Amino acid sequence: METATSALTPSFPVMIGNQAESVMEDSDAKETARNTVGTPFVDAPRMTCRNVDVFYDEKQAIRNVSIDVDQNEVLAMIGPSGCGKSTFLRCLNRMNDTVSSCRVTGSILLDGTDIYHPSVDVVPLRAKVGMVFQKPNPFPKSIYDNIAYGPRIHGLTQNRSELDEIVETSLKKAGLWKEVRDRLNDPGTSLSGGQQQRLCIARAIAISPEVILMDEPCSALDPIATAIVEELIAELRTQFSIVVVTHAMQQAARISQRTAYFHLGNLIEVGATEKIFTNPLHQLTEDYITGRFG
Ligand SMILES: Nc1ncnc2c1ncn2[C@@H]1O[C@H](COP(=O)(O)OP(=O)(O)OP(=O)(O)O)[C@@H](O)[C@H]1O
Repeated sequence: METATSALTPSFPVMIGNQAESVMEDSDAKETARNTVGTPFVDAPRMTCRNVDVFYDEKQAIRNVSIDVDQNEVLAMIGPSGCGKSTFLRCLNRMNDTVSSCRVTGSILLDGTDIYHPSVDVVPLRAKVGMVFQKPNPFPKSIYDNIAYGPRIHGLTQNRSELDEIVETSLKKAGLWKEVRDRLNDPGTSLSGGQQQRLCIARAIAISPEVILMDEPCSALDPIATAIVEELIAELRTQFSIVVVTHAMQQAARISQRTAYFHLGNLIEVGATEKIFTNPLHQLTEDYITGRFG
């Protein structure tokens, strides 16, 4: 599929880290990922992760994980604390580059492009694969400028009216426009926690992402704000792929189409969310969702 990601790098996949060989055939990757049960792979993936290992110095946090991110899906990642969910999520837009002890090997492609290729500029990559964090983190700027900042630095607009349009459209998509249209010059930090999180989602949307990563996006919100953000995530799926880490299994059940269960750095099972929560294949998944541990 021809997308703006072709601007990231030449469109040939290569292995990352110390693995010098060219990318392995998909069938080989599936074979080596045989320990994951269920349906980690899809027909027309937006992101393709194969044999991903992550180390913090000598300590291995992710072990040979292979999984696809589908188009227009919410993929939930669940598992006990410390199992590596956030570490894996952060590989998907190279946020782990900011951790000096962190080393990633394997292959991660966005629309067929290796995001770890040395020629990839992480700034446009992180626009294509946006991120929303646990705690809302608006810039210390006005509501308008929180949204306008990304389009300005990425040169997405020619003039003020185009910028105004992106700000309005992004806030509408994030379900925030009606609440803020009369106070666009107020600081982003003057909004409630739930509104701030929707502002951060609008900020990610404004730079035309393809995938949005969310790391426990509702854990700092009250139940009403959580419900609004969950509804928003469900709507956003029609335009984006969303990968969400959550501790709340009921949230995963409410908002996702597929769920991935991690345990001690291993990807144990991936499947349709309903199946994972009603009839999982793996004993470890069952033990977790029935509350036997975790
Ligand atoms: N910056 C870091 N330096 C060293 N080790 C780290 C770092 N970040 C995470 N780890 C370790 O990697 C492992 C996976 O951590 P990670 O935060 O990815 O798990 P998680 O499943 O997201 O946990 P939680 O649900 O508690 O947020 C843990 O053992 C953790 O201690």
